[in-house]
Amino acid sequence: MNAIELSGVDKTFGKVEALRGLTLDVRAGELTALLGPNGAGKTTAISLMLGLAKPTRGTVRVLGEDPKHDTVRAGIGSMPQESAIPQALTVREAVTLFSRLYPAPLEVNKALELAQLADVAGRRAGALSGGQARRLAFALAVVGNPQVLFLDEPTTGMDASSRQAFWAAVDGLKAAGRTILLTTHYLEEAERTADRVVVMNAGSVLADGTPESLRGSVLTSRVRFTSDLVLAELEALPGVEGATVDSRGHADLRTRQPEEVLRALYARNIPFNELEVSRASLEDAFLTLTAEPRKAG
Ligand SMILES: Nc1ncnc2c1ncn2[C@@H]1O[C@H](COP(=O)(O)OP(=O)(O)OP(=O)(O)O)[C@@H](O)[C@H]1O
Repeated sequence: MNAIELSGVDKTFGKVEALRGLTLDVRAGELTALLGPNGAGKTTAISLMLGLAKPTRGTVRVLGEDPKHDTVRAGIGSMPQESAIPQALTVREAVTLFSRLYPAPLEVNKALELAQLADVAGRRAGALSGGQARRLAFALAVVGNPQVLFLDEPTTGMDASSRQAFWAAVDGLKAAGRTILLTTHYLEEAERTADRVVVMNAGSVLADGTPESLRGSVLTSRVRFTSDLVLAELEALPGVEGATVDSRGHADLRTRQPEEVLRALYARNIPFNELEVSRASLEDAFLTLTAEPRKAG
């Protein structure tokens, strides 16, 4: 069953085409990560799913209904990039206020605990640190005990330990069968937590699959070594699709044919050391995908 369905969605702002024919199904109970460079249309897509804006063309369904429908609103929780939390309320007051908007909310203490806010429950929202404010936004998203949870760049501003506890809480929600749609620029987080990754570029879907299949579909490897080769020489090696080199000669190459690259180094008697060949990470796959020119049409 799909919790979210977008079909042939366009969204234009004046002359800007933020979404172009976006078609996307999010299956219930899955954690889907939406990735894409700045301006790809991720936040616009989420605002349509939340019923905050209407598509210019196409249809958006959440839990089988128009997202503006009251029953849908009761079933979704959202952690926006920037939340307008009343600054004069305490953390507990803000969470309590939000819990009253939902028919079957979590206990306020439970939401505070999930978001690691029990220690600062009495503090005013306006006095929170950046990371604490993100955690309050998370508490407000989960307190309604929603079926579908939208997390827009949730961990931005959180320190390493907050981030770890945050992902543990998200894992718990996933285990409880919640549908989670996440946008992030931290690709290693998507790789670790997502069942499925959807890469967007220029308003539509560029690639869609498990983290493993996505990595596999671009089949990139990284080849790193130290040598005297300059950037132009590295880029001219057979099979190299991207290269960087620093002032100490540390080269970092992206390629689908690591063997070809090594063969060329040996054949040309190019001295190198500190060789390292690794499988593509999701980040490499993502860079390869979004660097390819968009097909016309
Ligand atoms: N209200 C608006 N008015 C005009 N243009 C907009 C509006 N909202 C979004 N856009 C434009 O639509 C495009 C998609 O923006 P969107 O915020 O959805 O991208 P994003 O993938 O979320 O980017 P980021 O990673 O930077 O958050 C951009 O070109 C943006 O400038």
